[in-house]
Amino acid sequence: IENPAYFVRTSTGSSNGQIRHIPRHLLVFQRELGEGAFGRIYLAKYFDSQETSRMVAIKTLKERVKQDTVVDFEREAEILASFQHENIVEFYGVCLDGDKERMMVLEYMEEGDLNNYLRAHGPDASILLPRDSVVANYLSLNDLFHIAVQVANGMQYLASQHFVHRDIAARNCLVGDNLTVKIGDFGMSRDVYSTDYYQIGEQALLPVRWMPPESVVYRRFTVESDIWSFGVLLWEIFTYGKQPWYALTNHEVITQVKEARLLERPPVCPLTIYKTVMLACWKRNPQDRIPMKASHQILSHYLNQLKNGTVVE
Ligand SMILES: CC(C)(C)c1ccc(C(=O)Nc2cc(-c3ccccc3)nn2-c2ccccc2)cc1
Repeated sequence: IENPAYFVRTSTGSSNGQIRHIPRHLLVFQRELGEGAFGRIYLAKYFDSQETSRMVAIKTLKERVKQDTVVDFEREAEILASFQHENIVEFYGVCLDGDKERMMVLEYMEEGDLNNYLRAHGPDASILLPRDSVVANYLSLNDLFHIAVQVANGMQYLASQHFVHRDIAARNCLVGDNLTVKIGDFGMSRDVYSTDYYQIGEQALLPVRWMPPESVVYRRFTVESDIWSFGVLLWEIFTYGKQPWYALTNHEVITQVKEARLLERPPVCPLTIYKTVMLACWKRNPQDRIPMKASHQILSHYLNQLKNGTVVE
């Protein structure tokens, strides 16, 4: 497995080490959700108590994988289990007594990943979907802000845990019922969204369109580089899921990022939000980037103004 180095915790972290072991007989598989390079993802029903059950996503690790992949698996599970937040995908535990395949049991978010959701509920939907199934109602501006506020809340939590994600993007957020949005993924982005990644030399596949200059040039990933990526994720939200720099090749993007060219304001994005949040996430000097707490406050305040009709601009 290309070691998802961003699982390396930059701090001691609160990983309490106690990971719940879920017996195989409490899981009833329903269907396959997707397939990654290192295993498949399934939808299943988890009988988590005598009288209740819940739908879960099960990420399996292929049996014949190298030993260090297994170590990664255990380490990943430990780290995922250490996060508890309403905007972070919940990790229920692992199941190791199955037919030898290792499994992670995660929260199931029925609307899938945020990028796909934005595209299916925006102007591009008519291109993507057959004519008759065009979504009548695009996501409203309130909806877009509701999504942005939830992602910012999750990001603020990760920053408070000194966790460096290294691949913040709409494809790595999930959507549940009544527009619940959480940060989290099943490790399939490089398979499903391969054009979002670029191989620089011998390096791993990197999401260059979401990366700041210091990450592209020096491969330095920090909480501040995650803030830059959050700004790009906001751009994805307000463009209903367009690919950043869609007119450029990955190589051209690298040149642009080095020359500090910035993404333009999406038409539906209020000017004040573009200036006080997006551009503030894209400061060249990492230390000058707006902290996630401040972004969350600005976005929440604007959403409240939208709701009670007191929006100034
Ligand atoms: C937001 C939280 C903390 C919940 C989080 C943080 C990081 C990841 C993550 O890093 N995902 C991730 C990438 C790859 C990955 C696969 C192949 C190549 C390169 C990277 N695997 N996973 C993966 C592994 C096990 C369970 C689920 C996701 C997820 C959530």
